[in-house]
Order: sequence, then C-alpha cells, then structure tokens
Amino acid sequence: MSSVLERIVETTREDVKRRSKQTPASQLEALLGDRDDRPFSEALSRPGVSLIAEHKRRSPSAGAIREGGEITDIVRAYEAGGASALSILTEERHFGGSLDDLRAARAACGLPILRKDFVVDPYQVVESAAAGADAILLIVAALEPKWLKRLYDEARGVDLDVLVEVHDEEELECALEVVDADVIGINNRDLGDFTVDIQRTFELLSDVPAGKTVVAESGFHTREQIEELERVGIDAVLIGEALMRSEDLEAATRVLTGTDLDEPER
Ligand SMILES: O=C(O)c1ccccc1NCC(=O)[C@H](O)[C@H](O)COP(=O)(O)O
Repeated sequence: MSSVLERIVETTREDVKRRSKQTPASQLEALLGDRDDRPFSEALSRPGVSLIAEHKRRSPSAGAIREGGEITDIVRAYEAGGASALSILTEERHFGGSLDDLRAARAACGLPILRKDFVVDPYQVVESAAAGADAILLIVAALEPKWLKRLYDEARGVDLDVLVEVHDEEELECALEVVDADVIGINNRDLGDFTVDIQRTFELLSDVPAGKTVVAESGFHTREQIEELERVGIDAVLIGEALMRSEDLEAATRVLTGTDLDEPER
C-alpha cells in the first residue's frame, strides 16, 4: 500500500473507532428498514457513458478545489446537467467531506449516490446504508483479500452496490477472483505518486471479462475523452475536479454528458 493511502487508512480507522463509540452499529442497523433504494449500478448500465459526478472540496493531490458553495446547489446542478449518479466524498481529514454531505445530497436530488470513502471496517458499511448511500467504494489496494471479501459481502447483504476500484492487472485479478465484482472502477490515478494516466483505463479494459460494468475514474475533463470511452465500450465515467472547478456547474455537466447538443424543446 502506498504511504499516502496507508496514512488515510490509519486515520480512517481512528475516526471509525470514535464514531462507533458515539453511535453503535446496532443503532444504525435499526434505521435500515426505512431505506428507499436508488439503483446505482443500473444507472451506470444505460446506453452511452453514464456520468458519475463527484462532490470533492479538496484532495491530497490537488489541495483546495472548491471549498465554498452549497452542496445542495452543486448536486442539483449535476442532476439538471444530466448526471446519472453522484459520488460524494465523505472522508473529512484529507477531502473535507462528511456524512452530512451525503445526507444533504440525498435530500436535495433524486440521483443514486456512491459514498466515496476509504471503507476498511464493517461499521462503515452499515453507516453508509443508514446515511442513505446506494453504493460504497472498496479500494483493492487498501484491503487484504479476506477483508475485501468480508466488506463486499456485508455491503451486498444490506443491498448496497459496490464499486471495486483497481489500478493495475494484479488488483483487477484480485477483484475478479476474490469477489467476482460486478462493477469495476479503473482508477487512472496512482495513489502512490498521484500521477494520472488516462491510458490506464484503455490498457486494463481488455482484461475485464464481458458482462461487467466498468467505470473509468480520474483525470477526465472533456467531452471528446468521454466519446473515446464510449467507442471502447466503457459504461461510466467518474469526474470530480473538472466539474468542481467549473464556474457554471450545470453547463459543465451538460457539456460532459453531451446534452448541451440536444435539440431545444418546441
Ligand atoms: O484525488 C486524490 O488526490 C486522491 C488521493 C488519494 C486517494 C484518492 C484520491 N482521489 C479519489 C479519486 O479517486 C478521485 O476523486 C476520483 O476518481 C475523481 O478524480 P478526478 O476527476 O480526477 O477529480
């Protein structure tokens, strides 16, 4: 595991310990019956490349991205611009997010939501479902295979979809062998040195078996790149920084989804 990822995982474990003392898992489990599901993976499998629009205030690689602004306005703009799903960064220390962001996003729009965090403990699975997530992220590089399996099974057990993120062939093999992941995210960002190479998506795609939903993650910012993803059969793209830095969020989302070119209604 890279040192940055190690540090994030370590602080995540401390934060989870604190939160689970404040609100025991049994209390969260009691809330799960009331969930109304918004199918996440279904939203990614529609024709064309579905856009997962991310809310990310800052990041270790970029520093501050968009610290101000109401999350409710941001996610409504994403929805109006044609995004198919949301990715909400809830990690606090390095990304400035929170579970309150996730709850606010859910209340503000009707899109399915991925909780983007460093899930390493079963408590976070039940916490995600209770807060209104429809899917969680599991990063293969951050998990021992037995934990990948345990967390994947726990998530599916509470009806959460899982985006299993890989960065190289070995991790992809693990995602397929250990959990036979249905939804695979290819992260173009090397979490060790933060370099981003979007060719990574195209290189790894050929090793993904048919029938899987594939999400290309990190470094995308133009419609032309998304059209290229469509030509090779990618199902969805996850975009954070390019959107969060845009002045007009709805217009930027429309450009990326290609809906700015639609015929105006008569
Ligand atoms: O973005 C980072 O600096 C980062 C560092 C360590 C772990 C994860 C990190 N990013 C999370 C992501 O995967 C991206 O937010 C996501 O793929 C969107 O990427 P982008 O469109 O390039 O903002």
